[in-house]
Amino acid sequence: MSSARLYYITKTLLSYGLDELIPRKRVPWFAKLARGSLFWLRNQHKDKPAGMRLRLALQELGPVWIKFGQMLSTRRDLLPHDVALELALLQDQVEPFEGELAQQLIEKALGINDISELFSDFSQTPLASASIAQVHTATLIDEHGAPQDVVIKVIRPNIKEQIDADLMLMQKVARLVAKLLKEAKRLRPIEVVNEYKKTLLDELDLMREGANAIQLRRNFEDSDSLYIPFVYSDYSRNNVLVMERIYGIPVSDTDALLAQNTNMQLLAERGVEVFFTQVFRDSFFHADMHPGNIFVSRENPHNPKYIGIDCGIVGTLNREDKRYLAENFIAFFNRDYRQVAQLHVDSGWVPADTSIEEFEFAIRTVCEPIFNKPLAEISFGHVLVNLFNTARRFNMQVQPQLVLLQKTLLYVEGLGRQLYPQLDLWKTAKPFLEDWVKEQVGPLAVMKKMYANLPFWAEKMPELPDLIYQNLKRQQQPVQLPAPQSAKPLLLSIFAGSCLIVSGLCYLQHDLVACVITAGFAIAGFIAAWRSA
Ligand SMILES: Nc1ncnc2c1ncn2[C@@H]1O[C@H](COP(=O)(O)OP(=O)(O)OP(=O)(O)O)[C@@H](O)[C@H]1O
Repeated sequence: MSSARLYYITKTLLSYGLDELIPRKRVPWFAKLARGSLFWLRNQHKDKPAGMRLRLALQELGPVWIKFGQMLSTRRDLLPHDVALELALLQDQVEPFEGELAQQLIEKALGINDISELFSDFSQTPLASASIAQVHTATLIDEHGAPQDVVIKVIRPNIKEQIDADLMLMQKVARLVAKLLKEAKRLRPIEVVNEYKKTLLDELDLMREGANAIQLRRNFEDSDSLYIPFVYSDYSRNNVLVMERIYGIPVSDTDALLAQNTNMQLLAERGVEVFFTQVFRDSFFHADMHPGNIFVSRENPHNPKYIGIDCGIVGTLNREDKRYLAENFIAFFNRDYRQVAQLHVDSGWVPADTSIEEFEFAIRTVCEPIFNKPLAEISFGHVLVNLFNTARRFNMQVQPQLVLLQKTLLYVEGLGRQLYPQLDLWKTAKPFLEDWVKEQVGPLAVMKKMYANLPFWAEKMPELPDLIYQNLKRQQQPVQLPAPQSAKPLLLSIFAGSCLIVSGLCYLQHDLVACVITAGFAIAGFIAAWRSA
């Protein structure tokens, strides 16, 4: 990092008095000495509250810090409410870079001499310009010779070096804060900055964004609720992404939506539906759902469809995470806090020696005020924020993917209520949660697991006759023969295993009756084998 940049960042942080946020008695002598030696850099904004000073400093430091502040503003679990509100005001207003330079970057990335070799009507004036990338419009002649309206997203030149340098300093600041601040254990500055670093570096790779968009598009191929623009992968590189241009209405433009008689209730409910489908069906969710990335199709306002862009940040969940969410939500909305506490202990999410009574009491204390409202007005996102905060106090490591989900949920709820203030989130979401839990524990779940194991059994099947033959043969040889009764469990297990395979095959053939009967034989066989072992 250049020393000039280091000096500039230090100067900005000090002139907004951010060092004063660390209690003086916790600052070691060498840090006090270093601060004293920079005596000409004084807090020039003493009259302003801490949150505002933080926002102004980040604004001045540029895109990497602004984006960091924007991310922090969604972490209501970490920041006081007033600071979070201040940070939400951060705008990344950055100057667009030269259109001609964008054109050169595209030509170089795609290995062409002139942009007109692939695109006609390339517009050097950007359609949009953000901190990391800039978007231009063009027309692409596709492989069938048809003209297609596209947008080309180009990463800003030299941004990587600037980001690397700023991130390095940010990590240093985080380490310092972790050492000096009493609240460091709760705020986890090092983890927060590392998470941010990962998100930011992911955003720099447009191939990754393209791949995410392709996956999401596939997941919602036949959906009435969500459309993801087509990505032209042949023309996409790490710093250039070419995709279908869409002409939807920005979701924040409520007037335009109302003007075309959009069914606002359905639109709001579909937002929740799309989110829960992504989470529970696909385990793959768009995690940058700010209003600038969501549009509504102009077609069929009575059957409104979202259009999602900017798939740079996605979240994925494993089965365990989904179980955590579904079971906790259901227990919460039944106001069964003991069950919530018990779930955390039984699943090993909190240490086994956690006192259920104490944990239950802590959850009740933070959640009862939330449930004091009608069910329709309750925020899932806030329930999660409170649950995570309580669980952390009881030594649970909340996984980053769950935090990402909680943030996205807050956005989705905010969006839904902005579109249709009476939106009943719980009514819309409950079927998703209950169906998922049922699927995990019911007979269907057993069938599914058997189905998943079928390839293994199919592979082992040809070996079965050999195994039976060898085993029987061994029994005929008195010297090697184990105790006579020991063959019974094996034979019974072979029988039960075969029934299980046949049952699986019946399931595949949709012959449920035969499937259940053979599954019954399999279970009986296993029980008999176990009892005679
Ligand atoms: N497929 C598209 N069709 C039409 N306009 C688009 C398309 N993709 C992007 N845009 C326009 O470009 C803007 C910026 O795009 P995008 O959000 O992908 O960039 P970004 O650099 O990630 O921005 P941000 O940091 O604000 O999320 C969008 O808000 C939208 O107005």
